Amino acid sequence: MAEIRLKSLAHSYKSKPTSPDDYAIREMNHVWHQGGAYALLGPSGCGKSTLLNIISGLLAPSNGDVLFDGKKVNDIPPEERNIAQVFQFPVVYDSMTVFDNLAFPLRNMKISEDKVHSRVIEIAAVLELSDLLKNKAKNLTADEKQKVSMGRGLVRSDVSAILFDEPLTVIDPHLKWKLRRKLKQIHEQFNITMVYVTHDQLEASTFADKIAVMYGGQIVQFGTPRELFEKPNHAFVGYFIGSPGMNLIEVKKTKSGLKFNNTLVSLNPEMQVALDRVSTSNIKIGIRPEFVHVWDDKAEGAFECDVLHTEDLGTYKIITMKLDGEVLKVRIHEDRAVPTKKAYISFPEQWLKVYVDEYLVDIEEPEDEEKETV
Ligand SMILES: Nc1ncnc2c1ncn2[C@@H]1O[C@H](COP(=O)(O)OP(=O)(O)OP(=O)(O)O)[C@@H](O)[C@H]1O
Repeated sequence: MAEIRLKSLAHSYKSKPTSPDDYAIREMNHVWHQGGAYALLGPSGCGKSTLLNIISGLLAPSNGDVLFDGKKVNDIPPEERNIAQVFQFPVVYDSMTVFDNLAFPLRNMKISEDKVHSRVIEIAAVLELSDLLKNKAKNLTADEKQKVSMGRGLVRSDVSAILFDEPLTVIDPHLKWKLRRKLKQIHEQFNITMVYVTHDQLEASTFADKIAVMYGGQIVQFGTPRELFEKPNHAFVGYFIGSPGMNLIEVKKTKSGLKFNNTLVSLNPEMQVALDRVSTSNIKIGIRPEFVHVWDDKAEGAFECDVLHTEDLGTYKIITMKLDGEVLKVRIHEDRAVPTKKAYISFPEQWLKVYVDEYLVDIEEPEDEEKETV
């Protein structure tokens, strides 16, 4: 069992990094609590595998510390860290039976054959591999092999955490949901810290209680799927999470609100005051397609848009609109009539977000929530 703490951690693959761009992991502090089901979500190249390999000990970080339950493990080799890692491609010994594959880590630890037997039987049952125990691993399907890979991590009762690096990549789409559900069950049953790396938001939100979104070598937000959706802390989170992602428009600051082209978006006084202190020109407004208000008719204060096209996706529709030169996506319920040619929309204050240098300007009262600081 372990809490995994990353303290001032940074990593560059270059021997003499000179700029922040030379770092695959930019300095970060982060805590994965004992027993949590977490996802590490981000696009290709953002540093997910690098971070996982640092935690498991396959890679030594250039700076900072990795602590398990408060104990620094930087100098402890991977095999002594009690961390199991499941990779994209299953790691199994083809010539061995499923039983022997599952027994391998235990036999390495010189555990008595009686105990090996009972533990393998138990884990095989959890993973629904009991009927395959006598089969040679080479004859298994890709998802069965991946289950054996997971099983090899789970058999060891001393395992503190399991790290999954895109484990469902090679699995047939129709079996993915089954394995994901299995992982969730295993998490509930074994109370092990699990970190699941993926670039797929659906996989992340069905597995994890909390998701760390990574971008450019940094964790830009750590929150529940709902928090990431309703209050993206970074413009990238807005864009990356959601289908389609958040509408983001570059704007300029004025005394009476934020402006793009000839359109003025007014702000509440607190936001206006917060922006008065800002000197950068990198300001964006963001609103999710679900939260754009579509009026039935022309309405006072509403923005007039051209309707470009509509996609009917069954239970909802996505309308593409043009507002003063900016293309916006708007999501409406299937029962709503689709405006033709012209539409009138507004941005409810609660859902209109402002990003300065890509980070959210947060003027809400902070909630009493646990702070993930080191
Ligand atoms: N062994 C290496 N040597 C040099 N650069 C590397 C090495 N491994 C990764 N990188 C670079 O570090 C950055 C982060 O890569 P990493 O593989 O950690 O990202 P990722 O988010 O896991 O991507 P993917 O989802 O494609 O695996 C990328 O710019 C990558 O090119």
